[in-house]
Amino acid sequence: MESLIIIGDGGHSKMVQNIVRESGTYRLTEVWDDKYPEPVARDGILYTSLDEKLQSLTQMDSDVAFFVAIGDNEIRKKIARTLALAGKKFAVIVHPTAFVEATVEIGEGSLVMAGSIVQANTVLGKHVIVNSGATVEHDISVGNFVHFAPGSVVTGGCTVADNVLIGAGSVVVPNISIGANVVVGAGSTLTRNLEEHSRKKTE
Ligand SMILES: CC(=O)SCCNC(=O)CCNC(=O)[C@H](O)C(C)(C)COP(=O)(O)OP(=O)(O)OC[C@H]1O[C@@H](n2cnc3c(N)ncnc32)[C@H](O)[C@@H]1OP(=O)(O)O
Repeated sequence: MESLIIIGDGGHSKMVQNIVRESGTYRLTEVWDDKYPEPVARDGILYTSLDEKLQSLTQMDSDVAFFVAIGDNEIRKKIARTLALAGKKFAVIVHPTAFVEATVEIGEGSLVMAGSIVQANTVLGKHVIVNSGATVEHDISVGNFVHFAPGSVVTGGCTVADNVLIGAGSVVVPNISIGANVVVGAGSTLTRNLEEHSRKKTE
């Protein structure tokens, strides 16, 4: 079984670590987070400093896969870029209870969490999060570093550019185009296209 190193040990990472344990697709060997200035071993996993490890990436075994388990799109992007520049490869993690239709393409470093649905002909970019119970419908084009928060629903034919956060419980009607770096507030209903860098809140 392939070894896996997870970056980040906050709340989001706990969910990811559980999925890795439940699905048995990777052997989790290390977790890197700056809350561990000194290395600690627990249950056969080494918890150690992110900062120190990032400085010695080139000396590492190239066979190991990485997963950046950080919910914030910008921080996830920054760390994923550092790892990619050092030639590291990324795992794709899918919870056993998620439904991912056979034609869906999932980019490296992406995560599909418990009870979520990704439908036909949808393409997820790199380091995307489809969080618990989110629905990403058919024929949707999704950029890199996008986060579909828990319970959000993006309906068919939409386009979602890079670094977008679709807030928890929000709904996007069909064929909407969402520009890069947009934040759709929790509980919003989006019925019009959104330009990049804009925010949408419930009225
Ligand atoms: C597993 C997980 O936990 S994943 C987490 C996923 N995260 C989310 O879904 C959160 C998405 N983010 C939001 O909804 C945020 O509240 C944002 C981005 C829309 C707004 O953030 P900010 O601009 O910082 O707004 P701020 O918190 O300062 O609030 C400003 C005003 O907007 C209101 N507001 C904030 N968010 C919303 C919202 N989603 N809908 C309606 N009103 C809102 C606030 O109540 C406040 O109103 P007031 O001025 O009358 O007091």
